[in-house]
Amino acid sequence: MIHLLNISNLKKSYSEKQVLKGVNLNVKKGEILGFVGANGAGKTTTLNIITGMLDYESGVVEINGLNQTAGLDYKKQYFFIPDTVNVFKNVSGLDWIHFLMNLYEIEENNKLEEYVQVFQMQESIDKPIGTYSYGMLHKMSLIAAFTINPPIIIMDEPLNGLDPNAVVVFKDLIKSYVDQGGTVIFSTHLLDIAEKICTTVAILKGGKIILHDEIKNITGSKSLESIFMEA
Ligand SMILES: Nc1ncnc2c1ncn2[C@@H]1O[C@H](COP(=O)(O)OP(=O)(O)OP(=O)(O)O)[C@@H](O)[C@H]1O
Repeated sequence: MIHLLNISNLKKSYSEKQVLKGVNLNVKKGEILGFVGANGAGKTTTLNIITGMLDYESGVVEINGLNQTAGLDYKKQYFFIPDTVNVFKNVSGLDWIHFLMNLYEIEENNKLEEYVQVFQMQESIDKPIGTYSYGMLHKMSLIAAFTINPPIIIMDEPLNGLDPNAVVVFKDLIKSYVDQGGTVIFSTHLLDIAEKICTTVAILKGGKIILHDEIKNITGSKSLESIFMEA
């Protein structure tokens, strides 16, 4: 079976320290994967490698059968929301989203306006990005991600900074995005929320994926938090 995201034997070191020691992770179309692990386990490192922000020593990283040598064709397979959204401060959120839509060759569509409203960004989306709070930057990125509607949305700690209303919107939009053929991978420490949103979970420990399965198979009568603590 062809997986949407295929990571095989991925290795990465910073100076002398090997952080990823042969990560294997295959994500199927339609998964909402919660990527979890202790502080410093290497989640951000893995996501930054998948999204071409960071080099790696060896291994295979493919989305839809393409690797990073495919350039823009690879880039168009995903939308990445990093933990810290660092973008040009002197344009409005709306201009930034339009810029991204152009890059992904997405026609203007009424989804953009709909998502601006559900994330309650009507008042701010025309304001310069430099005036946004941390949570507003994440909301802007989520609006862009769902409007662009790529094969996979990859997010590093997307729940950080979101207010309770935005978390509910996030959950609903992820479900409908996946119902329409999308796939999601996101890292989080908020296991109670992950348990409610995700269909699968992968635990990174000791530089490897030690568990990747459907939430319902691994939790049973236990919470994801207790499974994580046992791992
Ligand atoms: N640029 C860097 N140079 C050296 N070491 C780094 C660098 N970036 C990360 N590391 C180290 O690599 C390890 C993995 O870091 P990473 O940020 O990927 O972990 P994480 O699982 O995302 O952690 P957290 O949950 O705390 O965000 C850590 O030990 C970290 O100190």
